[in-house]
Amino acid sequence: APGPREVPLLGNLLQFDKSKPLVYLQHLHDKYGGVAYLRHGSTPVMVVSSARLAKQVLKTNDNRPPVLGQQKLSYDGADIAFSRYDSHWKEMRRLCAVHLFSPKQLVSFRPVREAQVGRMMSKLRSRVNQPANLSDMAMSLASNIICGVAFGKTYGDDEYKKKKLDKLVLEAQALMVSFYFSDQLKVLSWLDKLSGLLNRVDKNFKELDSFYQNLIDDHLSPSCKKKNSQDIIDLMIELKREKPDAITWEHVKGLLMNLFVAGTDTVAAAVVWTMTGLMLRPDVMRKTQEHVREAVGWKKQGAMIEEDELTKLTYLKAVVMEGLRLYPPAPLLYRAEQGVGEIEGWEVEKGTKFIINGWAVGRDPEVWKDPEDFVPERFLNGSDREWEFKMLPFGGGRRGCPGMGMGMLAIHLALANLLYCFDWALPSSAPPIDTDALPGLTMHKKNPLVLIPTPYTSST
Ligand code: HEM
Repeated sequence: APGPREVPLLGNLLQFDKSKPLVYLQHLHDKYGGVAYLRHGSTPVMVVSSARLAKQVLKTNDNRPPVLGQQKLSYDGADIAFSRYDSHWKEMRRLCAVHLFSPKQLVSFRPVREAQVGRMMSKLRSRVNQPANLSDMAMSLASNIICGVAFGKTYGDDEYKKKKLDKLVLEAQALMVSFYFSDQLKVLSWLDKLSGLLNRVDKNFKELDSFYQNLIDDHLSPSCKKKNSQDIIDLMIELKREKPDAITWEHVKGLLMNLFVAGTDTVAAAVVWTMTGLMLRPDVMRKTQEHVREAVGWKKQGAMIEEDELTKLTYLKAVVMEGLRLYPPAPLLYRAEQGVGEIEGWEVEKGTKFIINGWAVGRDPEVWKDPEDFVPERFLNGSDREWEFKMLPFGGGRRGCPGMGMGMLAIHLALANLLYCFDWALPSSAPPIDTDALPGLTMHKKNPLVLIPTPYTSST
């Protein structure tokens, strides 16, 4: 298949600029089209950037390629996200679909989401007309929601334990997408030791493991107060009692890791990118705010939009979809070859790793008219299913994101309230808003989004 020339032993490794993966992948897309072929050490890699081919790969390959950092931090794939495609993954995924991400559970976590969005809004109200760092606030919101849902506890933003947890999760994410010589060429594994990378993985793993273990111990302790609602650890403990052979503590801890790693900063990034998209298009911002304010009607000072009002906000839903199309929080998807023949007539070599560029898929000109423009109207007619595989913010196929419902509710509730209660402006001294991104498992806006909120009153 077409692709850049490789050097012996290392393949194309040296061409890959890890600090700007999307720029490099975009370059491959421009030069080679929907599919480009590379080699990372001895591993064949296929980079897929068109909607049509992405669908083909996602429908036929459900395995994840092994990455040393991911294996270690997921208790050797005892989780869902980094597990191989096997009977364990199928069982965990099924259990989660039935017990953790079911519509009933989603509703049961509503008070957590409303309380945390309420907290963010009070914070903003206490400091109106001053610059607010929305990137920090969205991160804190998302991480408090996951803490509430996963173990029924929220921390103050400045609490030592919370800061430590956030730091450990960020470090874990960086280690999960780090480059390991061991994954490419076994004989070079000593380089990972020498660079200190293996030590960092070990240290991060031990600290996170003891954090999860303490949470579990707290939940098991007889002094643990009976609460009215169950959090995810309660649910997992109950499941473990019912099926002691099928569920181990490593499974429980692996799942907790997934919630933090997959469910926290993706939600934060989606809120920040959508606000960024709206700030870049003041006309769409105005339309969205008018729509939300009209649909919800007047509320007394300090009252929030609640979750059952979200169904009225059809235009906001289209805005969120458009934000996710242009700025997918996790733009790159990974799959490993599963013995399925060919792509575009090119034979897929055994052991091939697929990198699917969701960012490019959401901009595929074969699917999207004026793909670079922020036009929510394109989502106003048509069902959600229609967009399946045409944009990939939640991945696709059997390995697609199981937390989509939970994530979408949090994003909609946060944005509805931010857009209803305040008008937003750039601080006068600030440079224009840009869309530069940071590399990583989740694509964050590089420069924090700092905006000034002015309270909306019905006369403005
Ligand atoms: C806006 C929010 C979110 C976005 C954009 C997002 C995106 C993604 C993406 C792109 C994947 C990879 C899918 C694939 O490879 O096809 C994924 C997987 C996953 N996500 Fe999410 N996610 C979000 C929220 C959440 C939440 C809130 C949770 C849990 C509470 C969650 C849990 C997971 C898990 C467990 C996986 C692994 C699935 C598997 O490998 O079988 N995600 N997510």
